[in-house]
Amino acid sequence: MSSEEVSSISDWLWLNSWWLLLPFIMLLVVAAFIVAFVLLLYMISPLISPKPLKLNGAHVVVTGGSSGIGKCIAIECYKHGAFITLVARDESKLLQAKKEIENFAINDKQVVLCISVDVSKDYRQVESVIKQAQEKLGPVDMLVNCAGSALSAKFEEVEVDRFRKLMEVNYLGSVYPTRAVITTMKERRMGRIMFVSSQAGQLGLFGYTAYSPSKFALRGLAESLQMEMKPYNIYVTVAYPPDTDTPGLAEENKLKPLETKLISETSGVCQPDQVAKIFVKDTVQGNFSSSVGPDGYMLSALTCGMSPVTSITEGLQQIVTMGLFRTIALFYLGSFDSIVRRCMIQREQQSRAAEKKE
Ligand SMILES: NC(=O)C1=CN([C@@H]2O[C@H](COP(=O)(O)OP(=O)(O)OC[C@H]3O[C@@H](n4cnc5c(N)ncnc54)[C@H](OP(=O)(O)O)[C@@H]3O)[C@@H](O)[C@H]2O)C=CC1
Ligand SMILES: CCCCCCCCCCCCCCCC(=O)[C@@H](N)CO
Repeated sequence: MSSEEVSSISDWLWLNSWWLLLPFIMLLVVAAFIVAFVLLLYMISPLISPKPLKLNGAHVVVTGGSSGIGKCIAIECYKHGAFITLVARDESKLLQAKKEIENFAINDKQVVLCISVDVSKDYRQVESVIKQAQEKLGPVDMLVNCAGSALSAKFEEVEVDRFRKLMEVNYLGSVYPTRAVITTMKERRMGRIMFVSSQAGQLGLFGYTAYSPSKFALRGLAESLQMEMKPYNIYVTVAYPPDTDTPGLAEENKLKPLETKLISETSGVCQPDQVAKIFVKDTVQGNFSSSVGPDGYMLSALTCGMSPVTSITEGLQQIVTMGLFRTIALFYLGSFDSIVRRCMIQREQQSRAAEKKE
């Protein structure tokens, strides 16, 4: 047999017996499908939406519920038939808010309970008042951590004490009530926890060196807590309000530097009842983040990082918009920098003019 003949026989075999490989090819295809399916399950599993919480008859605790955004959140829940516990320090403000909220009753069984306590000081005290509230109105279905305070001033003008105080009220004041309700929620395998952060908890701005960190901290707490609580069917929401027309904002505005005023104008001022409506809806649905308006939407998509997602559309929107929103953000940052520079030049000119007069 010549070598030419051998090669033509092997060619013939290769051309006509490729089907011998068919089982292997099929095995490979099946394996690829299994891998793809498992990957898909992994991608989809965090995207499964939770079942919405029924507010009718639910017990909702609102810290900071005697004023501003907290009061509007309490009203919104009450309008849906919830039982409310308001937590704040000042008793007369609490009673005033209770009266106001009771105007929105939808049945004659609904109750508004008031509790006076400082949420940021002594954990034992917070734990005991939550226990009292649970004895009266049943286990807490939804906790809204809204007690807080703001401060806007230049870094070197903030009293050193205020850095700790803001961390205490805005951060620890949210940890303590959460810690006090979580065991019962885990046992019941249900619950919602809202943390009221701020747009200033998504980006750092001129004037918020003491305030922003205390609001950023809530995001870290919320992400960690959500991962622990998801198997217990407890959902955590971080709300990011823009400037909102409340007594708290009026107080903050008294000291606000011009730079902060001009930068914040980008986002405008919202009404507390509208903000509250959005936050309650997102918390009931179990969405991880809740934002207001187009700026709020862009900021949340841009700063989503490793935060959990609760729907396929939310995940897809983040993937598609990330680059575009970063581009827009660079323009915003440029305009903020120029506001800060112009204010500095203006100040220097003013002080020089004042010196000349003297
Ligand atoms: N308004 C705004 O522009 C924005 C507000 N936010 C955040 O929203 C939340 C509510 O703000 P807003 O409605 O403006 O605030 P308000 O000042 O109007 O209300 C604050 C509420 O928190 C209570 N509170 C404050 N400190 C404590 C404490 N140590 N223990 C218990 N209760 C306390 C107050 O009652 P009392 O003083 O009687 O204790 C009051 O009920 C805050 O966390 C704020 O940082 C975020 C972004 C924008
Ligand atoms: C794509 C990128 C979009 C970027 C948009 C940026 C908008 C910045 C506006 C920030 C406003 C800060 C509000 C803080 C309110 C607050 O927490 C205090 N008022 C509390 O009292």
